[in-house]
Amino acid sequence: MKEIRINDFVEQAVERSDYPPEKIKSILGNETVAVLGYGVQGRGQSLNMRDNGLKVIIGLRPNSAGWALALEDGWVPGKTLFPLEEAAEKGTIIQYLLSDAGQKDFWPKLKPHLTAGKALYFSHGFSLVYHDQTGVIPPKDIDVILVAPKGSGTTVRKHFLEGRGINSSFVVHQDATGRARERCLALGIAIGSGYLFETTARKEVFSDLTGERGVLMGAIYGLWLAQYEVLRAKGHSPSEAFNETVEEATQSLYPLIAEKGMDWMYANCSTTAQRGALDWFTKFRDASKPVFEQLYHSVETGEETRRTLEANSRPDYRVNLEKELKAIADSEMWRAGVAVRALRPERQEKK
Ligand SMILES: NC(=O)c1ccc[n+]([C@@H]2O[C@H](COP(=O)([O-])OP(=O)(O)OC[C@H]3O[C@@H](n4cnc5c(N)ncnc54)[C@H](O)[C@@H]3O)[C@@H](O)[C@H]2O)c1
Ligand SMILES: CC(C)(O)[C@@H](O)C(=O)O
Ligand SMILES: [Mg+2]
Ligand SMILES: [Mg+2]
Repeated sequence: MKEIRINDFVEQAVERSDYPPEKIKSILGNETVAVLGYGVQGRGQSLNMRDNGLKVIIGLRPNSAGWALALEDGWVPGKTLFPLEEAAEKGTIIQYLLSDAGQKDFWPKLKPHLTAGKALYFSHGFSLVYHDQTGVIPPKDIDVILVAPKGSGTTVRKHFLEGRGINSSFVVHQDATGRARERCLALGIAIGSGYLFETTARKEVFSDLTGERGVLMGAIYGLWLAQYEVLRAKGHSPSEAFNETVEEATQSLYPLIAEKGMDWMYANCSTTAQRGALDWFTKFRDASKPVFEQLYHSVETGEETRRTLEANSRPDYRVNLEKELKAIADSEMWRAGVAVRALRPERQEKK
């Protein structure tokens, strides 16, 4: 365990070295981990746990797209792959990794299988915290734990295969057996986390919903689009506008931030760029801060989850999402992206 100390704020980081394979085996060796759902998290977490030697089974709707993918990944019907309720019945730890709307929908069918001593695991505080909207109130005689990777399930798997990790937060929400904490931390490392930091379900879901709607996904696209549109309106070519907005960010400057921070990225740009960025960042901060405040408020009041549940519970939610994603893919900016990425030398050499 290592301390993260920033001014007076001290946090503990649980690392892989705190939970070596023998320790994970002694904690989880007699458990059957039933992963319900095979979206990006279900897939990434279950494959990492299987590779780490845990007894893992998958629960899915038969004949679904997830079922076909699970077969491709080597899960065997009747042995390690079951319909949802059968897997829930067999599991001693149930990793509830259906979509957040799916968790609300399936809850009445899951509840009878949550018998005394089992553990119910989430990767998001959504269902628990907004229980007035989801109806998810676990029985008192089970452990309720949460490990939320701070990244896509796709990178949870990719980094694991590369010997790297994605950091995760963890929550011990309810300890009925006295083993909730060790179950939670052993699972957190077994799914491939880099390190784990402790939070509450409320803090996890508030920060997660803010981050993905904000800087990680929503705000970054809005900001990029605004700059791209201005450059195009001023007569710059799609390729120039895309390079100056996205390609340079992802290929050159963001890796420098990842390596050693914002000041390091700035230090590796011209004094002209440094002067300009240092003069302008406060204007962008001041312009966007009210929007972030509005966003956090919308999360806190339950408006975000209400809209998400309403949209993602419709039978045609997939079709509608795909239409919206296709509109992005078909827009000029991202068609420029396809052309620019295809010209990367390393992609051409692969052809
Ligand atoms: N996507 C990520 O990388 C990520 C990262 C951290 C946490 N999370 C959290 O992990 C959990 C799983 O997220 P995800 O992105 O892997 O899943 P997802 O939202 O893609 O949904 C997973 C699967 O749930 C199934 N499903 C939906 N409705 C269902 C229903 N009514 N009955 C049965 N199955 C149903 C779908 O087939 C879908 O493939 C969520 O709580 C999410 O917030 C996700
Ligand atoms: C990967 C994200 C954005 O961090 C996650 O929160 C999600 O909901 O998919
Ligand atoms: Mg999220
Ligand atoms: Mg997230």
